[in-house]
Amino acid sequence: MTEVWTTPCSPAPVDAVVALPGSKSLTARALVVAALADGPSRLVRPLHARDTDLMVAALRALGVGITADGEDLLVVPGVLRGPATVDAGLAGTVLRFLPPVAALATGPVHLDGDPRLRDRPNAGLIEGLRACGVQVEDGGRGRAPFTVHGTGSVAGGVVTVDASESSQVVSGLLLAAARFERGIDLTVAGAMPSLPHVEMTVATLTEHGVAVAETAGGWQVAPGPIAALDRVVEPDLSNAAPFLAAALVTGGRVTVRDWPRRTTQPGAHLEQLLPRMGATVERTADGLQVRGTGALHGVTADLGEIGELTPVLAALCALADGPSRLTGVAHLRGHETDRLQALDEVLTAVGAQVRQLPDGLEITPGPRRAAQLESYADHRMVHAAAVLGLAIEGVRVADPGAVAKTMPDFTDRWAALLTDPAGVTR
Ligand SMILES: O=C(O)C1=C[C@@H](OP(=O)(O)O)[C@@H](O)[C@H](O)C1
Ligand SMILES: C=C(OP(=O)(O)O)C(=O)O
Repeated sequence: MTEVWTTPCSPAPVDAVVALPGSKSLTARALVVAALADGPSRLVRPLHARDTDLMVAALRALGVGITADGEDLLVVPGVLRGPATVDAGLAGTVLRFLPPVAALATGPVHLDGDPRLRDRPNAGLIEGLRACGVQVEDGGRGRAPFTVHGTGSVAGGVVTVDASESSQVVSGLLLAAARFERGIDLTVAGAMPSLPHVEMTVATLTEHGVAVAETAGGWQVAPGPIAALDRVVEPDLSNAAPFLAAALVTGGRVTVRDWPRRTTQPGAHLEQLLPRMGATVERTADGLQVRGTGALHGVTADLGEIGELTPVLAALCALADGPSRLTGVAHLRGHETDRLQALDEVLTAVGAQVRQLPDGLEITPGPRRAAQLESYADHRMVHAAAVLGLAIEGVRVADPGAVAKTMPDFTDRWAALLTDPAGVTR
């Protein structure tokens, strides 16, 4: 039977300090680079959720030693080997970061995942791997399932990729490139979304001693060893979005603990975006504090660099005092679900008027009404529904378990936000 979550409605302002689990994107990168390094690495406070569990399982299947030490993960590189089968679930990070690692293995590696994974675009990565000299069998689909025929080495060199559908194509190739014979001299064709995520990749590699340089058209990675590194993973600032949004919706106050002073995470943009919607934002000794002022304004914003924040921001727009226009996010049609279509359906169901643009949404708030919404197997659609439910009594979500992708205990944390401010801990 389908589980249905009735999201809690908050008549009172929330007031909470929230500690959030580690970043999905940073954990995925740390695992991959540690797996290719010259010795063992420790990850402190990594994310433990479906996407990162799948990455751990995939790397183990290739011969990497990964063990838990309490909450930490210890990564011990080994000889990468096939044959192996990888379940990427619905994780874009596994879909795009694992194949370049598989290309370094000695044998075929077959990758598949959830039914929706087979719809997620991946021609850019597959063509990029082929340009690096790797044989990939994909039946001409440019998507999963496919088999990477690893031979133990990858030529690399001068490569042009189409990253218009996902920045992860670029990140995936860069992450493994120091282990390619010639490294990589990567030119990005077409407009690439999510630039901060590539900057995160470059920063991760640099921290591991890899020589990465930005060029006129992309990035170069020199061939060479990858230094092992122990690191503390930052909290996930994209998953902070619904919690911070709760302050705006209820006119309350939410602090996210351990907010990094400097970061490549796209969630950092919330510090500038939320004030445009009516919040006040302040860095306190605890972290980043967002206060609702009672006002919630619509916004016109290009979200091309921070696409994964769109569902929660769109939910805020539906509760605002005026219309919004969110653009730059055509690539969201290839995310966990077609997020522009899903947001259109969800926001319309609760009373907003929505117009889909080729690359975004126009949202005009309307008389609010209760509705049962779908999760679309998308963690961020559940977050968006939770934000709507704070202001609209009777919002329900079918299959809220989609949150397992990056925050398995999201619904408990959300309940604690309203009832037990001190209890919302890591
Ligand atoms: O590299 C990463 O960790 C990510 C890059 C972005 O992908 P796209 O460029 O496909 O949007 C982002 O949306 C995704 O959630 C995580
Ligand atoms: C797009 C997302 O995930 P993925 O890494 O699967 O692409 C996301 O988390 O918003």
